[in-house]
Amino acid sequence: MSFRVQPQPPARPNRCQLFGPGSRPALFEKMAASAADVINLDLEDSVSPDDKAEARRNVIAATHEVDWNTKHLSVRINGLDTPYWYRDVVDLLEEGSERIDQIMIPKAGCAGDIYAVDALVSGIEAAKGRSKRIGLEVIIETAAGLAHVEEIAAASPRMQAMSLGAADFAASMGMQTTGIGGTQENYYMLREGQRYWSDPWHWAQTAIVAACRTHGVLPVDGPFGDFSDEEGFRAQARRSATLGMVGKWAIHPKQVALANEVFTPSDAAVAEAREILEAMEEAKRTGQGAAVYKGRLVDLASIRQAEVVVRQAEMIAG
Ligand SMILES: CC(=O)SCCNC(=O)CCNC(=O)[C@H](O)C(C)(C)COP(=O)(O)OP(=O)(O)OC[C@H]1O[C@@H](n2cnc3c(N)ncnc32)[C@H](O)[C@@H]1OP(=O)(O)O
Ligand SMILES: O=CC(=O)O
Ligand SMILES: [Mg+2]
Repeated sequence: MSFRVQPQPPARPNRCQLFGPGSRPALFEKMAASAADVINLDLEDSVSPDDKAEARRNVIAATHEVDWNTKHLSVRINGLDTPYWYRDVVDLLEEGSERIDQIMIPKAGCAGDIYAVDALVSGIEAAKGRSKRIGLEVIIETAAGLAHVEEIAAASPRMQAMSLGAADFAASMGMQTTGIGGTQENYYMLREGQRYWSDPWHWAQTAIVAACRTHGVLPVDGPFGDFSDEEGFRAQARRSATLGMVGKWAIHPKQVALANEVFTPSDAAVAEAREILEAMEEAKRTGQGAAVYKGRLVDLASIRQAEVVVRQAEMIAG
């Protein structure tokens, strides 16, 4: 380990973030009743320009009227290049209830974007005497966002989570696709006439995970647009989980159970992690740093790996 110890991210489950347009208040109670850990009420891209003001009012009302129970409640504001974002923040925090946990900043491009929202949030919190400190989460979904991913992760002590937004990311990068996440037909290698598909999101995901893990922020995989393709969602989510992400968005209620399934360590994985910890305890008792578990090497690093699984399972179990 470096002299600088890696900070832990917020200790709360973030397996699924369920989105719903602020302009469809009829969905709010259904979102609250879902099994998602995080709710994202959207003021941005699922709300048409004509509906922005009404969506903002709907969301503010919902912070007072809907029982969000234990959900982590987040509101996605509009981008900092729009005329809407400052009023989203001001009205939300001046008129919204203390139930709001977090603000999501879309299309974050540099640390200054987070600084600007942080400054506005800090001013309103102080002026209004709000008692709950608002957290921030961002979407990395532009070329600039990815180029500056580490400074964004480090931009504010309010930072809680960072998601990859595959749709806008593809647009910003000029990628030839209209798919939102998942396998891309033309992204393949050819060997002896056989096609082998690779993952065009992989490098962006690993950059996000590394930035997040360096600065104690939760790395999250964003939307998977084809909500009829359950196996496609699972495949994408499993890759993200393997890379170190802690959860994924749901843009339809069908996807909530899938995300929870993938991002909850299985009983078998937890049992194996505990056995590795026991094997290493035994090794330590006999003065060994390395041991054999089921015919394979385990050593002190295996303790840290196993602890990731056990910690995640215990946190989810509450
Ligand atoms: C690229 C990005 O930025 S992604 C993030 C922004 N996008 C969003 O927030 C979009 C979120 N999703 C949606 O708006 C909707 O799910 C849509 C438009 C995709 C589909 O909506 P519908 O056509 O109403 O879906 P569908 O008919 O399959 O809904 C089935 C049931 O789930 C409900 N439902 C639909 N979406 C949601 C949701 N997001 N949350 C909770 N419940 C929902 C419907 O009300 C319906 O309920 P019912 O059985 O009681 O009637
Ligand atoms: O906001 C999300 C995206 O994929 O774009
Ligand atoms: Mg987007």
